[in-house]
Amino acid sequence: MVSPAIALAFIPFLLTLLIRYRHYFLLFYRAVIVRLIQDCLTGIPREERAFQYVITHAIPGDAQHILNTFDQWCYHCEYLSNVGPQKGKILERLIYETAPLNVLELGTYCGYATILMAQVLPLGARLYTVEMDPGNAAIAEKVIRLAGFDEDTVELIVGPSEDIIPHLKDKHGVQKLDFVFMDHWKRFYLRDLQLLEEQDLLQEGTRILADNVLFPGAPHFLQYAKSCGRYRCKVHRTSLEYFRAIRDGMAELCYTKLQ
Ligand SMILES: C[S@@+](CC[C@H](N)C(=O)[O-])C[C@H]1O[C@@H](n2cnc3c(N)ncnc32)[C@H](O)[C@@H]1O
Ligand SMILES: [Mg+2]
Repeated sequence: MVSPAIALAFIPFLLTLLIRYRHYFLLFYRAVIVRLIQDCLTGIPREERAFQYVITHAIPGDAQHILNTFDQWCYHCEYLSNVGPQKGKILERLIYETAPLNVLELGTYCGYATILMAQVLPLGARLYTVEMDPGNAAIAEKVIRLAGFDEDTVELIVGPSEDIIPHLKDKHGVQKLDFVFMDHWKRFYLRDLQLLEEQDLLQEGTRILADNVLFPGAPHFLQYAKSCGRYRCKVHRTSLEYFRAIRDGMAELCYTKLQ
């Protein structure tokens, strides 16, 4: 039995913890607790709830309006791990500046970043987006088509990246990639970057933008990118999607054979 004196001594310690990490507790509450409660109450998965909101509030064919509607839901209802509006601007600007013709996204989720990229792609470009969760992929497919992008512009590939990347050339006709957006589980970033290298899918100047390299973080990926000599690497410091108080970053890599 813990004595009341010891229990009392812990209160300031717990309070300090709560105050210092309040943003992370809030994230946990919004992303996990609220989700569990709403899942039980509605019997509908969170991503489907978000889609139902989008389909009833967004203007079909207007990608920017669909993105704004997702953002509204994420700020006012529940949390989704979309790239979000702030980091979305970095992604959008890079796509705009590099005008890539062959783009790969790893981790489609609900299709938020997919339509964000698709709306600034140059004419004739093709975006391949890979999602391993069939439920998320079904929602993304509806979101992508709702935004007005056809299968010639955006191809959604369902399956784990480790199975898909080795067959991008033979099954999907991809020769080289100009731009890769990595936003799947962080522990796969390094493995999949090396898979892209092995499969000879990268070329001089290919840009790779990797999300969440500071939170939750991808330290091995960052270390490799900075030290292997094949990439020029910079980290855009920003904040976590829909949580300004939590620091995060996006790593921008530029592949070069010359270094
Ligand atoms: C953070 S979400 C992606 C968000 C999305 N890029 C956006 O900004 O709208 C991560 C997604 O990656 C998917 N995923 C995780 N590991 C994967 C893998 N190895 N292959 C394909 N998809 C994966 C998850 O199922 C999840 O839907
Ligand atoms: Mg992300």
